[in-house]
Amino acid sequence: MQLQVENVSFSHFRLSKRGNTLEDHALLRNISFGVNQGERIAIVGASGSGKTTLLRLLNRLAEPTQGSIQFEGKSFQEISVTKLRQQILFVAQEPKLFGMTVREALSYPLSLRNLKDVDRCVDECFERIKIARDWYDRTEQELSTGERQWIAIARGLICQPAILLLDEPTANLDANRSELLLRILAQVDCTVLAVTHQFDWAEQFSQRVLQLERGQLVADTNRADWQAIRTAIAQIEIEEAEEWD
Ligand SMILES: Nc1ncnc2c1ncn2[C@@H]1O[C@H](COP(=O)(O)OP(=O)(O)OP(=O)(O)O)[C@@H](O)[C@H]1O
Repeated sequence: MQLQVENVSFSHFRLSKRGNTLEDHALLRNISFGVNQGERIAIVGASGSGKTTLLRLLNRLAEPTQGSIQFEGKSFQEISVTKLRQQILFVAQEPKLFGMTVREALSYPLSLRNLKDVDRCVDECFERIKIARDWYDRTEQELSTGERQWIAIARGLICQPAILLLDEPTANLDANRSELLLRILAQVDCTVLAVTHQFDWAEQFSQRVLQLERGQLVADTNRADWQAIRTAIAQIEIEEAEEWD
């Protein structure tokens, strides 16, 4: 297994309703699954079910309160955070370019790795990911949310990690880019785990689906069971909407 998640739970403390004690609030409970190299996995579930929290644990942006995670047979604790994040790369839902231009944002991670041919790699990436020339010198403020998301995905891909974690990668993309992303992901060597609410996209992207419900992994299935998963999530969303009414 390339990645092994074993009995992982994550909780945080919050004030009780009375405000006089701290109580343990579980966001993920006893999650276990393994990932083989090259797999394409969709992570689905209703809002607040813990999908982003799970990706954050896989990138060590948070630490499990129980259980363990291993990458290529080594416990996360044995790998430096910097090295781990070069191998397992997280593309956030609301990416930041930290004041860099598009070209700088793509060049920077490559320069950190002392790559010699950074300019050529970036040009190839622009070509492959179809980034228009007039974007090169734009900063975050000069990009729309969808354009920013596209650059963040490009930055993830250019780094060629072993595992790419995508948090709702198509949330702000137009149909053409969502489609192009599918084609690009079908060609890359790395393992990809993508959180998504877009079932049609997920169905084309993934071979396997993990479904979270209120912090628990309730299904780990292949694509054949998609219809059951769609129906289950639709039902949860109806129940939650009724709770709000
Ligand atoms: N650091 C934190 N402190 C407190 N609560 C948190 C923290 N991170 C997440 N949560 C809560 O944990 C729950 C799960 O959040 P998470 O973002 O993982 O859900 P999600 O499934 O990705 O949701 P969505 O589909 O809406 O993005 C939510 O109720 C959220 O408010």
